Order: sequence, then C-alpha cells, then structure tokens
Amino acid sequence: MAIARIVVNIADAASYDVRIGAELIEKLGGYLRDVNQSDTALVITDENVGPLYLGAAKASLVEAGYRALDITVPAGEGAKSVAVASEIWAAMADLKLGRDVLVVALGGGVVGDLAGFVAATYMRGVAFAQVPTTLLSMVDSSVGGKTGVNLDQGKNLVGCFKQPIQVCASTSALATLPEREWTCGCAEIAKSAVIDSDEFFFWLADSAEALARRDEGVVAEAIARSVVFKANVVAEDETESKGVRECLNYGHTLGHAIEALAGFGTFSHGEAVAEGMRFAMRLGAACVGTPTDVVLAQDELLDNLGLPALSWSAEPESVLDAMKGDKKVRGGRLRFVLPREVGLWEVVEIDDETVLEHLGAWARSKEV
Ligand SMILES: NC(=O)c1ccc[n+]([C@@H]2O[C@H](COP(=O)([O-])OP(=O)(O)OC[C@H]3O[C@@H](n4cnc5c(N)ncnc54)[C@H](O)[C@@H]3O)[C@@H](O)[C@H]2O)c1
Ligand SMILES: O=C(O)C(=O)C[C@@H](O)[C@H](O)[C@H](O)COP(=O)(O)O
Ligand SMILES: [Zn+2]
Repeated sequence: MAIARIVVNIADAASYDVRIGAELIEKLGGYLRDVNQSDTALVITDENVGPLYLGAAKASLVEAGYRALDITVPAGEGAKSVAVASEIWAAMADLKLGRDVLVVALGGGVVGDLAGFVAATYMRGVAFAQVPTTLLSMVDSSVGGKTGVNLDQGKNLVGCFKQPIQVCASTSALATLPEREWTCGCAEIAKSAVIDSDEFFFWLADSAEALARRDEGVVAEAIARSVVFKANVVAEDETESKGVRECLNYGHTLGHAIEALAGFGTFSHGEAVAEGMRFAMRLGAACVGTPTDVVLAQDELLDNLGLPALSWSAEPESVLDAMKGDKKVRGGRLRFVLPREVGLWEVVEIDDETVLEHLGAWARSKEV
C-alpha cells in the first residue's frame, strides 16, 4: 500500500504532514527527525496500546537518535481528565524534561487529546506529534489541533488549540482494533461525508460494506478522504472563530450530552455522535426543510456501518441542560449544525421549547 501524504496548511501555524500507510510506526523516528531536533521524545500511550505498539515506536525513535521515554495512562475516556493530565505534568517535571522535549501521542483520540493538552501546557508549550492507532483518531482527532480534557460537567470543557508537528497514521495498527471501536471511527467518517459532499457521501454509501469488513483499499481511501476534508476546514478556520469549523461538530451537540449524562465511557464518542446525527437530521427536517430521503439515506448509511439508533433514555429536560454546555451555545441559546442537504449545512439557533419537543418525539419514536 502506498503512503499518502496530506499537508495541513494553517495560516497562523506551521504546516504539517499527515502520513497514512502501513507499518509507519516502525519508521516513526526517521519521519519525526525530518522536522524535529529534540534529544528526548516522551511517548504517552495507554494500557491497551502500550503492549502492542510502544516497543516498535520507541525502537524507531532510538534508532533516529532520540532518548525515548514513556508514560502509560489508563485506557478509556476516564483518562481524559485534569487529574491524569496533572499526573503527567508532575512526571515530566520529575524527569526534568525541558522545553525541548517532544511529546508523542501513541493511541486513540483519548491519548491524542490528553497528550496534546499536556504538550500545549507543560512549560507553556512543547512540540508534539500524533501517532493515531484507532480509526477514529486517524480520520478525525489527530488532525486539526483540538486538545483537551473533560470535566464532570461535560466534554472537552478545558483545552486549547495546539497543532502537532506531524501525524503518522499506521494503518497496520488497525488490525488489533476491536469491532466496537471500528464502528466508532465509521461514525466520524459518516459525519464528514454528510457535511462534505454528495460525492463523499455516495462513495461511502457504496463502500459501507467493504469498510465494515476492513477492506484495505477502502479503509485507506476513507482515511485519506476524511483527512483531506478536515484539513481543508481547519486551514480555513483553525480556531472555530469564523463559522466554518463548526461544521465538524455535526451530531456533537446531542452526542456530547449523551456521553456526559450516561457517564463517560458508557457510550463511545462515535456511538453518541451517530445518535446525535440522527437527531440533528430530524431537527433539520423540522426546522430547515431537510428532505425525508436525505434523513433516511443517513439512517441507512449509519445502519450499514454498524451504528444502529442508540438504546438510551433520559428526561428531555436533563438532556437540554447537558446540551447547554455545548461550545456552540451563544447567549444561553442552543445552536445546531443542520444539513439542509448532503454537503449543504448551516448553524441554526433553536429555542428550548422546540428542542424539548423534538427530544420527546425522538424518544417516543424508539418506543415502537
Ligand atoms: N481532537 C479532536 O478533534 C477529536 C475528534 C474526534 C474525537 N475526539 C475525542 O477522541 C476520543 C475518542 O477517541 P477513540 O475513539 O480513538 O477512543 P480511545 O482513545 O478511547 O480508544 C478506544 C479504545 O481502543 C483502544 N485502542 C486504541 N488503539 C488500539 C489498537 N490499535 N488496537 C487495540 N486497541 C486499541 C484504546 O486503548 C481504547 O480502549 C474522545 O474523547 C473524543 O472526544 C477528539
Ligand atoms: O475538530 C473539530 O473541530 C471537531 O469538532 C471534531 C469533533 O469530531 C471532535 O469530537 C471535537 O473534539 C469536538 O470538539 P468540541 O469543540 O465540541 O469540544
Ligand atoms: Zn467527534
């Protein structure tokens, strides 16, 4: 399989490469050496990924002349916390690491968001690289520089923008990814396709079965398409201040509320986002005239990707309250990313009464 190289060009930050290909962890050190001259690389990973890929990552870093250190955090959403970030800051200080250390995030989106946040804040900022090992982190979280941790009150409530110096996505690592995590990654690919274009959407609809059985060529193309889409959005609006990057939040207003209400880790991010996409489509149909065939086409796509409507329930009032923590809220009012059509989205302010009415209707639709 050829190695794809996609450049993320951001006006106010250094541009960087996203490499996508097989067995790239074995070449990691050399790739990072091209853009970084640190003596020490600190690999942050989790307890599932470490036993699988830390050895190869460190060997490659050492071969490229780095002193390679590592810290392992617990696996799962719970590690994306101030407490774990604080433990890493303290460990880095104990190791007397200076501003010239390179932090390498080896893992899924949890490790990437956490390690990126630590790198952004330790000594006011040190370099970091992303080595994503889940489908979700390859198609979405490793690109674009959103880093952070959760609070009990909600997702990603503390964090900052910190672009990596490079993203190295080794598709060989996907061989060990559990099925549930695979479908989570498919949710963010579907999100990108709905927001991007008919072309991406219909390609994905036609490729859903091959993607679900992890066909190598289709997987590589799905990752590349998603990264190109995200890189273009981020290049236009790095800090989500121009009204463009908000599109990447499609499905996340309800999705993040579900994750927080159920308790972090109960539902995965991808499962919750897929549910949020189903709800947003229905809001779209009611509020901006999204055609029924588009609503149903998204339902079918998510079904075929192994993401059926989620089995969860909560009082609409508590869901509304959780959604009020969303970063798109302005003046206390909820704003949703709604697709009018595939590839044509807008951010729409919706009053609480309407949201409550639709939350109730969505819950009732699942009772039958
Ligand atoms: N920064 C962003 O732009 C952005 C975008 C999307 C999602 N996110 C965040 O990403 C997180 C979700 O990321 P995720 O879905 O990768 O979850 P994750 O990092 O928790 O990984 C999922 C599970 O898979 C395991 N794992 C990882 N790679 C593996 C491999 N190759 N083989 C076997 N097991 C492996 C992990 O240990 C974990 O148990 C959420 O916190 C979400 O908010 C951030
Ligand atoms: O990169 C972005 O921008 C996104 O919104 C991508 C999302 O998939 C991701 O889940 C992100 O972490 C959400 O961020 P938040 O700003 O809603 O906390
Ligand atoms: Zn997401």
